Amino acid sequence: METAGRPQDAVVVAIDGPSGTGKSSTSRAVATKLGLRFLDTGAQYRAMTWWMLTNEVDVDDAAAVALASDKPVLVSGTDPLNPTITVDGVDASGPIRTQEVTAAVSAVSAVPEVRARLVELQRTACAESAAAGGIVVEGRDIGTTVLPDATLKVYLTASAQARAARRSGELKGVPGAGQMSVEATREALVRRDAADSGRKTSPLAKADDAIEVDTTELSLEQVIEAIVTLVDEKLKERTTG
Ligand SMILES: Nc1ncnc2c1ncn2[C@@H]1O[C@H](COP(=O)(O)OP(=O)(O)OP(=O)(O)O)[C@@H](O)[C@H]1O
Ligand SMILES: Nc1ccn([C@@H]2O[C@H](COP(=O)(O)O)[C@@H](O)[C@H]2O)c(=O)n1
Repeated sequence: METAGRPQDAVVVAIDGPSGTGKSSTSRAVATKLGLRFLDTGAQYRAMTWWMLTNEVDVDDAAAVALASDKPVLVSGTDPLNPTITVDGVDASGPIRTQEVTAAVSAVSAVPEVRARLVELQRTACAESAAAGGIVVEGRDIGTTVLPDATLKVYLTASAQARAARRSGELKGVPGAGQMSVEATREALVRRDAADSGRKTSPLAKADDAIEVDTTELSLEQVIEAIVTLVDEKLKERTTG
């Protein structure tokens, strides 16, 4: 039997949560440990936003964004050791991390036409990963909307203070990322989470059947181990019926 376009034995892990909770770092490491593919869906929304800014589309004009949303050609590489993202054939991995893109991405990702386009790409990546055994997909609406039949759904959380401290440490040394205090970083991520949670289409939300993991007091390695254990448990449940 097949579910949502994938063979039943492929492993699909959905990891959602607010900004800076560790979704990308954890998902990449879990995918590497389990030999699965990896998809950072936030990078796709950022790439779409970068294209809009580069092509002078007003990101606050939802109709203009909707009209342009089928124009950029976005390609995501799903090797967890070397995840890539290109826009119209150009490597976008650096430009999508600038503050300009971060400040604009919630407006672009709230546009239903943008979401419809990217959800299609995400489901295709998931279906294509089946041959490799499966995929870890991270974002805001993976468990609720993109892959409701995922093998395991995890919702990561952490205090805003911990997330801001992690994020501001990470931004040091990223060209174009700019320097922000921990307090300004905290305010920016809380504002972005509010916009992502408050939009009408597929808001940031925990799926009813997701397992919540609070990472505030956990090291990255502890979070990775916890999720690998949860995947193992799900797979054992599968074989024992
Ligand atoms: N449990 C943890 N303990 C300490 N640092 C962590 C932990 N998890 C992640 N980090 C660090 O926090 C920063 C943010 O992590 P990451 O980018 O994985 O979060 P994210 O949820 O994907 O963020 P965003 O949604 O904004 O893309 C990184 O520098 C990462 O190394
Ligand atoms: N499934 C998703 C993933 C992301 N977004 C939007 O993209 C922004 C950037 O995400 P990062 O993980 O790279 O920080 C995020 O703030 C959301 O606006 C989304 O809507 N759905």
